[in-house]
Amino acid sequence: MTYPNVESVSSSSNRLIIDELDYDIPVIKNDFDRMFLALTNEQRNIFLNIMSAVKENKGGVFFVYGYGGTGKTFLWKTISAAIRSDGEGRLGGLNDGETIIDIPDDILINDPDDLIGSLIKFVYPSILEKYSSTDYFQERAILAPKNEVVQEINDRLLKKFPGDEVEYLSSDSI
Ligand SMILES: Nc1ncnc2c1ncn2[C@@H]1O[C@H](COP(=O)(O)OP(=O)(O)OP(=O)(O)O)[C@@H](O)[C@H]1O
Repeated sequence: MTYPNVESVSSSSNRLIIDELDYDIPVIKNDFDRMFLALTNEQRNIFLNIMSAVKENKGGVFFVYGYGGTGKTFLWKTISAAIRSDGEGRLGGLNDGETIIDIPDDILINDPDDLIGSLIKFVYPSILEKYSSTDYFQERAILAPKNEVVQEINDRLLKKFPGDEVEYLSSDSI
């Protein structure tokens, strides 16, 4: 799903968006308390599962299904009220377009001068010992957004192999 353009949302004069963001937290908190107490055991279990993914910032895709009138919308309204009454503005509030994301050290490239070299070293360690192992190459890959980057990675990786480079041509039909 595409993300909305943050600027157009935050500076929006769109009444629907303004109404949507202008909710009364105490009222929603009351709605939440009432709905939460009314949840059936099944609804409550689903609610707790989804909310733990939200609170722990894990995210996820949940497919809630059931016959008509079994309470899916009610569950959704309870989840929505829980998030909106949370009060920390983590969801549903305006976004200034900036956020801080912690990237774990073990997947962070620390050498800003040679990004591709560092990436190759990280993904293909000890290549001189492993270059004849098919498993080694089946288990790893570097994804690149542009063909020219693919080309550069290929060239640099191939230079690491011992021996001369040989080009094999193939043909679909003769
Ligand atoms: N735990 C509950 N306590 C009280 N009322 C409930 C509860 N769950 C659902 N309801 C009520 O039951 C009715 C049907 O529920 P709801 O609209 O959520 O079902 P639905 O599964 O979304 O239905 P449909 O698939 O037809 O859209 C609604 O009036 C809703 O308020």
